[in-house]
Formats: sequence, structure tokens, C-alpha cells
Amino acid sequence: MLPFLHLEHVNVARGDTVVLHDINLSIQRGEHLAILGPNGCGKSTLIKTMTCECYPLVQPGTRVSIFGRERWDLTELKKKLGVVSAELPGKQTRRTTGFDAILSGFFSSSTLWPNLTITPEMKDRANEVLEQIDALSLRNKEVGEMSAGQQRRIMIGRALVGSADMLLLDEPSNALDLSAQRDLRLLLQRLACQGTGILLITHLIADILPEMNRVLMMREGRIVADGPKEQLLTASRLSSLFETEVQLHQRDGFYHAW
Ligand SMILES: Nc1ncnc2c1ncn2[C@@H]1O[C@H](COP(=O)(O)OP(=O)(O)OP(=O)(O)O)[C@@H](O)[C@H]1O
Repeated sequence: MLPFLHLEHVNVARGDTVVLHDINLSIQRGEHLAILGPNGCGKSTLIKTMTCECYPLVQPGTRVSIFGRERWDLTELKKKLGVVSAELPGKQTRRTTGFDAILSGFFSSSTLWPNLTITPEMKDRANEVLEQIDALSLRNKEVGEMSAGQQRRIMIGRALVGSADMLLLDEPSNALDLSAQRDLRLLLQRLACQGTGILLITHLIADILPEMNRVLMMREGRIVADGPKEQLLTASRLSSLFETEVQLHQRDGFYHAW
């Protein structure tokens, strides 16, 4: 597999504080992996480093390579990376229809601004994505009038429309009810099986798909474990990561923690 990401000795600051310390990480294109760790340990900052929203401190030995390149035009990079979080890209997104919100993914914009040129090919692709994510019924509905689960589905479509090589999902099941969580899992599972790489940050262990065979654990800005899910997803590992007693149960390839 070709590399998606290669980080060597990466330190990242937010404000005046260094929040990621000596990160060494390689991820292949098409890989499926989950990142776990307590609140504030640096998971989102790590994703923002991958999307070049946060920059590593310039230090000897530091190396960042994304899709084999050390320098990127941000607009170009955003087309290759589909980022989905629990928040909408901007407040204008709420007044945008499902179809236009998906189209806006071509421009990494929060809505379809009037100056943007939409080609017939883009519309064809957006229709294809609407179908792929089972969201044809949301085509003409404004995002602000959708449920959280429907919004998340459209945001995944928006992330996929530019034929992203990797989906980066930051707590995508936040605020979703049980049925919407299940729908999201099924959608992600389908995408994973179709070959889309998925990197998932989550606090919900049940979000970790059977297709994800690699788990990364973070604490206080460091990667403290990186390896096969079967080895790392254990009650004792999770108890020590979250400093609380965790029980773990496995069923049909999914894990459930409480
Ligand atoms: N915009 C910001 N300005 C300054 N510090 C920030 C900013 N965003 C995050 N931080 C700090 O960076 C550290 C890592 O935060 P980050 O959001 O990456 O953690 P996280 O693991 O994603 O947390 P959570 O699980 O709560 O979402 C935290 O100490 C946080 O307070």
C-alpha cells in the first residue's frame, strides 16, 4: 500500500503550549484505524496536523510527509482528505440543501457560494454520492432542518465527493441516538469494504468497526500504544488508558465498553 502519512519526531503547539510530543507515525492509504485517548490528549490536534491546520514546530529531525509529499497546497490536500467532525463546516451550511452541501465538498466551502463554478460532472458525482450514502431523500432538504444523524450522513457525502483517499472522522457519532449510531456504523462499514481508508477518533468503543484492525492509544500528547486491535483493545489496557475500571465485551466483531 502507498503511504498516506509519515510523521517523524513531530511536536505541535496550540497557543504557547506544546500539546503533541515526539509523534512518530506511519499510516498507509486505505488503512482502517481508530485513535483512542482521554479528553484533551491531542487526538484532534493530530488530525489537524494531518490536514495542515496545525503545524509542527520546526526542529531538527522533524519530518512530515502526506501522500508522499512534504509541501501541499491546502485546497489540493483538502480534496484528498475527507474530514468529518460533529460540527458543521460553517453556519451557512445550515441553509444549504443536502445536494448543495455535498457539492460544496469540491471547494471545501461551507456552502455553495455564487462565484463557484459547478460543472455537470460535479453534479453527476454528487448524485452518485447521494445514492452511495443512501441520502436521496435529503437532496432538497436544508441541512439545518435535518436530524444530527442525517447531517452526519450528508457531511460524509461532502467528504467523499472529491474522491477522497482517506476519511478522517473526529467523534462522528457525537449526539447521535442509538439508531443513527447504527446507521452511521453500517455506512462506514460499507465505505471501508469499498476501499475508502478510515481514520476514526472516538470515545465510543462500539464505533470501532470490525474492519479496523489497528488501534492507536494517546495520552498527554503522546502515542502510548500503536498496534493490532486484538492486542490493544483489552479491558486492562483501556482501564489504564482512561484511569478508570473498564469492562469490555466483544460481539460480532464489535467491542462494547462500560
Ligand atoms: N484552539 C486551541 N488553542 C489552544 N489550545 C488548544 C486549542 N485546541 C485545543 N487546545 C489544547 O490542546 C490540547 C489537545 O486538545 P485536542 O482537542 O487535540 O484533544 P482531544 O484529544 O481531541 O480532546 P477531546 O477528546 O476532548 O476532543 C488540549 O490541552 C487543549 O486544551
